[in-house]
Amino acid sequence: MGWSECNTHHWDEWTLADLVTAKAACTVSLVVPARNEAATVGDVVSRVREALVDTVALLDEIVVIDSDSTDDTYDVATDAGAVVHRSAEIRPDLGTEPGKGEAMWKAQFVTSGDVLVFMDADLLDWDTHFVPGLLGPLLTRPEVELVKGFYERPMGSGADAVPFEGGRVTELVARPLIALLFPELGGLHQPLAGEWAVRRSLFERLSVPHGYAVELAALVDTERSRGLDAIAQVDLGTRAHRHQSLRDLSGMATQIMAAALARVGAGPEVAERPPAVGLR
Ligand SMILES: O=c1ccn([C@@H]2O[C@H](COP(=O)(O)OP(=O)(O)O[C@H]3O[C@H](CO)[C@@H](O)[C@H](O)[C@H]3O)[C@@H](O)[C@H]2O)c(=O)[nH]1
Ligand SMILES: O=C(O)[C@H](O)COP(=O)(O)O
Repeated sequence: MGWSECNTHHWDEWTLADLVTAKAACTVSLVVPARNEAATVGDVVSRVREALVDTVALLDEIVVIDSDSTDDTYDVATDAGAVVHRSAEIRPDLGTEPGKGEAMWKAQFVTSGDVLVFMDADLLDWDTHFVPGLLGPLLTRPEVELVKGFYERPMGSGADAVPFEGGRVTELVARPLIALLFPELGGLHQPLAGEWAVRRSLFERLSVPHGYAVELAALVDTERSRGLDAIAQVDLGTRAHRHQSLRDLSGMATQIMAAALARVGAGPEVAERPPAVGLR
């Protein structure tokens, strides 16, 4: 059997009770990077807290990393029950950079979980099963070190949603780059998914681009250092988020292309955070 058959799961393969038992002494941190997400971060935090901290003890902490927000993200996330840190204030001795990857990298210094689950703060159509779904392979298969979510991605949400039209950077940039430069990763359905989970012992050994290339870089570097079978993917159903403008996505695409080219020894030098393992 190929990688896909062995490493593609569906979120309902495990019950919450199965996962709480499998978790045993392992600790899990949910990390939500958020930049100006006051409209949605409260819903993300409060629903996950009610389902997976208060009702069932699957998560040990919910940590929002406020990534230079200029709105009420910090207060909304705090009121919803998260521990909130401003990215720029974490380890000031290490300086600060703008970007999502920076927020995720800094999270390593303010969380304690053996496993980190990342989830975007701008989710509109989603459910709390995303978290146990991502944990399933990590808690039940010791050889798995990184789990990507995948889903059907509509363009828009609710009644206006157009099925299967979301993921413009995924389809026009990430997937072509993977096909050309990293074909071994071609079985991953959503390589840019912001919903993914990773063992700390792996994440702390990865270089992390400051911005939006964090996901693609993590996949490429994990495959190279641990092998493809350290990666699994889980079908989480459907997910809708706040769409960025095409012009803003151009910046994301540039960052992803630069990190991909750097990994094959081409293109300009890309500034990245070094592995955190030596810095803790
Ligand atoms: O400087 C930033 C920018 C974004 N975010 C947060 O990161 C998450 C995702 O950002 P978003 O701008 O919504 O990205 P998407 O358009 O959703 O991009 C997709 O593709 C990106 C590239 O792989 C991934 O990083 C995203 O998680 C994935 O959802 C959200 O919670 C943001 O608030 C930060 O914390 N800091
Ligand atoms: O993941 C992506 O490709 C980008 O976040 C863009 O997604 P969208 O086209 O659904 O806005």
